[in-house]
This record gives sequence, C-alpha cells and structure tokens, in this order.
Amino acid sequence: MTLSTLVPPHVAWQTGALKNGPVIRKTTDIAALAGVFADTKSWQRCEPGQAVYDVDVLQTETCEGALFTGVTHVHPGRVGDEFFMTRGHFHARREQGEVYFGLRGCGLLLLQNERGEARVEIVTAGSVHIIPGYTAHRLINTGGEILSALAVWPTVAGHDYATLSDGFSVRIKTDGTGWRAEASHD
Ligand SMILES: O=P(O)(O)OC[C@H]1O[C@H](O)[C@H](O)[C@@H](O)[C@@H]1O
Ligand SMILES: [Fe+2]
Repeated sequence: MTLSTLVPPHVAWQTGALKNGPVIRKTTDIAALAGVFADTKSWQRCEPGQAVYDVDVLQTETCEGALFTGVTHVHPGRVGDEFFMTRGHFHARREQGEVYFGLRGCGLLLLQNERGEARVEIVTAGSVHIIPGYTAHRLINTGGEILSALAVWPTVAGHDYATLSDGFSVRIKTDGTGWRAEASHD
C-alpha cells in the first residue's frame, strides 16, 4: 500500500517560531493602536513604526469546523505606565472559544465577558488558557522579554473589535517592579 507521509508544520516551543508551513505574519505597530492605550500623550511620543506585536498564522482552509493555529509575540514595552498588549477582541461568532498556550516570557491574558466583568490569567511557558465563547481576550506583556503564546481557534470565529472600541474595563500598568490592575474610566 502507499501511505501518504507529510512533514507537518513545526513550532519551536522555546521561541514560537513556526516552520514548514505557509505562514502569514501580521505586525501591529504603535501607529495602528490609536486610542488603545490610556495615555495619549505618551502614545504620541512613541516611535510610530515600533512593533507592539507580531502574529504568525498558518494558512489553513477556512470552513465550519476548521481551526487556525497561530503564534502571537508581544514585544516588551510600555506606553506611559501601561504595558504593551494586543488590541483584544470578542469573536464575531460569539459562541466560539479559543485556546492559548504560553511559550515564553511572562504576561497576562485579560478576559472579559459581555457584562464587562474582567479577570486575568498568568501566562508563562507551558500555561494553558481555555477561552470560552462570549469572552473577549487580550494578551499583555508584563515582563522584559518577548511574550509568545500559541493559539488555536475556529476559522469561522472572526474578530469583533467594535464592541470593545472603548476598551476593556481594566487596564494593566506597571507598579515599578510588577503589575497592577486599574479600573478604566473611558
Ligand atoms: O486580533 P488582536 O486582538 O489584535 O490579537 C492578535 C491575535 O491574537 C491571537 O493570536 C488570536 O488568536 C488572533 O486571532 C488575533 O488576531
Ligand atoms: Fe480570538
């Protein structure tokens, strides 16, 4: 018999580097994150082309039941007191969940339900984060190194950024040595 043998894509657990697959990278820089950070004056003083996070996604067929696999790398940095983070989103298909796996660095996964109630999970190498449906999610790098996390999510999930255009109910800022949570007053 002939059994087809494929070399699958490969992720380096230490760095999150994806190989052996058609990978598409999207980099989000400071300029693209207008209105996301609380301290607008500090944001204006940042280098507009400074990368805040890179997302590498394996190209996959998209249909009901299919899954995307990607790695998000959030660079270390702050805008004022607030740590670099992803924009964050609900899924357009609200019932769809996602799983994150921490690979390197340290940070937080900020989760918020549709009632605006927030919670955080600590992200470190090896941490597993089950994001249920109806839950917005944002990755925040609270450390001095790159924070990388692997994500798997349904291709039909989509992104809804508009619902959180006023931001999450909580902001994560430096307290000098670590992080503190602050209620947003948007
Ligand atoms: O879409 P953002 O909130 O900017 O987050 C960046 C990315 O983070 C994760 O990797 C998600 O799985 C992606 O779907 C998302 O696009
Ligand atoms: Fe998502």
